[in-house]
Amino acid sequence: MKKRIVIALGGNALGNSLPEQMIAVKHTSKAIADLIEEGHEVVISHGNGPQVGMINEAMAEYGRSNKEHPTFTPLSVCVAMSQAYIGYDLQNALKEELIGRGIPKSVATVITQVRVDADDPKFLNPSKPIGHFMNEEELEYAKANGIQVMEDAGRGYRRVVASPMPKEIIEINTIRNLLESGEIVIACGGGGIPVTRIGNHLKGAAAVIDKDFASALLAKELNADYLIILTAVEKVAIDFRGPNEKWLDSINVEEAKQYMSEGHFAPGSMLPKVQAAVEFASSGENRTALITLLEKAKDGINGKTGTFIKKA
Ligand SMILES: Nc1ncnc2c1ncn2[C@@H]1O[C@H](COP(=O)(O)OP(=O)(O)O)[C@@H](O)[C@H]1O
Ligand SMILES: NC(=O)OP(=O)(O)O
Repeated sequence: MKKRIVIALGGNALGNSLPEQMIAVKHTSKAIADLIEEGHEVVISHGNGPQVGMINEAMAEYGRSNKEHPTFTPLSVCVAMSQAYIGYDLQNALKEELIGRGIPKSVATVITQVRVDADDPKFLNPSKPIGHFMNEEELEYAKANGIQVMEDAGRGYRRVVASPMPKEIIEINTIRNLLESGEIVIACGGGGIPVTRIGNHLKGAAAVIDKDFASALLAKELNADYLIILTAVEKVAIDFRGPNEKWLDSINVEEAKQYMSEGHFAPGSMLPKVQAAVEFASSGENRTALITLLEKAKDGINGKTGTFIKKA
């Protein structure tokens, strides 16, 4: 039966560099096309951590290179650039995959702004890793120059920026209209361009919103049946990599909350996914979140694998 699905793509769907992304999006497009081929309505969102870090570094270098008129590129503009860059690759790869399968559908990327609260306490405590993992020299430089860094889920050090919670998707009507006229939409890329509202003006904020939280809001606003978070593991585990590791097939919101309070999910990696899944699943009847491996999207939606999070 036809379902409305919001797909959140993780880092493995895009790679870490321009050449990696060109290859990754082809692979990713196959997984998405599998769902479209089954007749589902699909909206795609994606992360941007490596890409927005790369763009931010490049723009900082550009700013420094003009000695007379040094320019500063706000982080919100870097997020906008990352949406366009990733959307461009992804929409072309997906379109090509659909043509190859004889599916005459258009794919469009919507440059999406997401409103955040200017007084969100998360502005005071940067927690979102962006850019590449630093080597020792880069780490020393960052520490000596007041650049905030953090250990990213046991994988090494990265720069961190503020990551306020998404409150409102500014272009939601456009996204809904495109979806309802049969288009495949890429939206809320990199969590959306963070903005605060000052009267009629939307002001860019120095932050990167978590794409899992933005995707949960998008799925709620679109009244989706499924939020599918595609990442690098097939299922969510409790006691992950521990002696009593147990892979979860299906949990309800209460169980998920219990596991979160027991610290089973790493902050910055699996925790925001489970939080986003809980947020969506608890927001209405018949709203199901699924966390699984990119390549298993089709098996997941058909109930064969992944971790399902349901209200009850
Ligand atoms: N309890 C857990 N169960 C499964 N994976 C976990 C768990 N805790 C941490 N992880 C790790 O989280 C990773 C997914 O987070 P991350 O790589 O940040 O996501 P993204 O796909 O959005 O880039 C998994 O590949 C896995 O290594
Ligand atoms: N914006 C965001 O959540 O990006 P990542 O998924 O790459 O961390």
